[in-house]
Amino acid sequence: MSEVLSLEAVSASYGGDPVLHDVSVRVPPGEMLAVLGPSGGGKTTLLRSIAGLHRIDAGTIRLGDRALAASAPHVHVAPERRGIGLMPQDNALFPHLSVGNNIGFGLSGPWSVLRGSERAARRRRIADLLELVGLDGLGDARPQELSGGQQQRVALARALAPGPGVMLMDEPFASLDAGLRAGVGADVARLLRDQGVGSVLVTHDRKEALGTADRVAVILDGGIRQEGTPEELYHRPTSVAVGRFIGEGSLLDAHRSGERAQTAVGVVPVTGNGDGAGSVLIRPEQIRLTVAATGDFEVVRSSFGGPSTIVTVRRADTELTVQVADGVVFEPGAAVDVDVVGAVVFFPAHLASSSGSG
Ligand SMILES: Nc1ncnc2c1ncn2[C@@H]1O[C@H](COP(=O)(O)OP(=O)(O)OP(=O)(O)O)[C@@H](O)[C@H]1O
Repeated sequence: MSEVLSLEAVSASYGGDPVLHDVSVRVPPGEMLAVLGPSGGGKTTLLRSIAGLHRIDAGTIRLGDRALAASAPHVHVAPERRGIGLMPQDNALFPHLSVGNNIGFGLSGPWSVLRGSERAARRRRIADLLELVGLDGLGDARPQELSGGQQQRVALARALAPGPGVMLMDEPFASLDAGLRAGVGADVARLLRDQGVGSVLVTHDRKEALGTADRVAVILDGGIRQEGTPEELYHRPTSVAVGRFIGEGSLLDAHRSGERAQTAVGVVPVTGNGDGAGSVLIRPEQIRLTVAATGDFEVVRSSFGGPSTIVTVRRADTELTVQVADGVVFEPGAAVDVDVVGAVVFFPAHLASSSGSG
């Protein structure tokens, strides 16, 4: 049965070197939280701490009302008693076992000691899980006979077999090629949601985090800098570090007064907190270019990207990254006018440092 996973003020270290600081997150049943951060940010340590493979220094980890780990009074429930499923990066399937036996591995101990009725129940459960992940009829195949995406579904079925309260996934789609990744990720997310199992997806791939999860927590230097829906993080980052990690953008000095700010591209409408000196982050799709002989920006380069093209324009030391629709051509050297469409995010000076963005 799925329960709420909650972490309160969790800190962890390796040999005295702090790695996680004061991490608090909450994952309700059926919800997927992506933990997004650069390499070395502490994502794997966070998952290992939840799974019980790493002892925390401070804070509390709970599943429902049961403490799995706590610093005071000291609690450390063994990994196998936590009721947590783990889908590792490399799927870690046993090549010498059939798909069915891989799935059944976590169910009920060695096959040889099971009685007839237990064997029948186990067979049924494996068949149900195979159907659940869309692999019915493939129970006798060997893992290596399946595609990468199918193998990940077997790994998911195996992790779901004991009925975990929550699922942890460590870059589970990293080994799949890009074309497959989004589809398998969406399937896994839907399946976990339908089963009411909460999950934590660790990834450094922002597209995967924004496209797959219900909520995203950005972890930089071992701390959660911001948590929210993908839309909130993209459109309303609370620091430059998060804004830049979540998506492309041009950062310009700005001076805000009320709902507007003066910038190198003129006066623009702004959202966010603070007033006075700071900066604005303009997303590539918030800029419109118009070819005009009198335009004061110059096209530096144009990079075709399928459905859209990324164009870089410059005027003196102001450089902007702009997304334009496919089919619209901006030749390097062309003079263009720049317009900002919609409100852009403003950061007051003390939040404008981009340190920690990886
Ligand atoms: N077993 C260990 N012993 C000592 N230091 C470690 C150990 N594992 C990780 N670290 C350090 O802890 C920090 C966080 O590592 P962690 O693996 O949690 O980050 P990550 O965000 O998962 O990175 P990646 O995406 O590269 O896996 C890094 O500085 C790393 O060097």
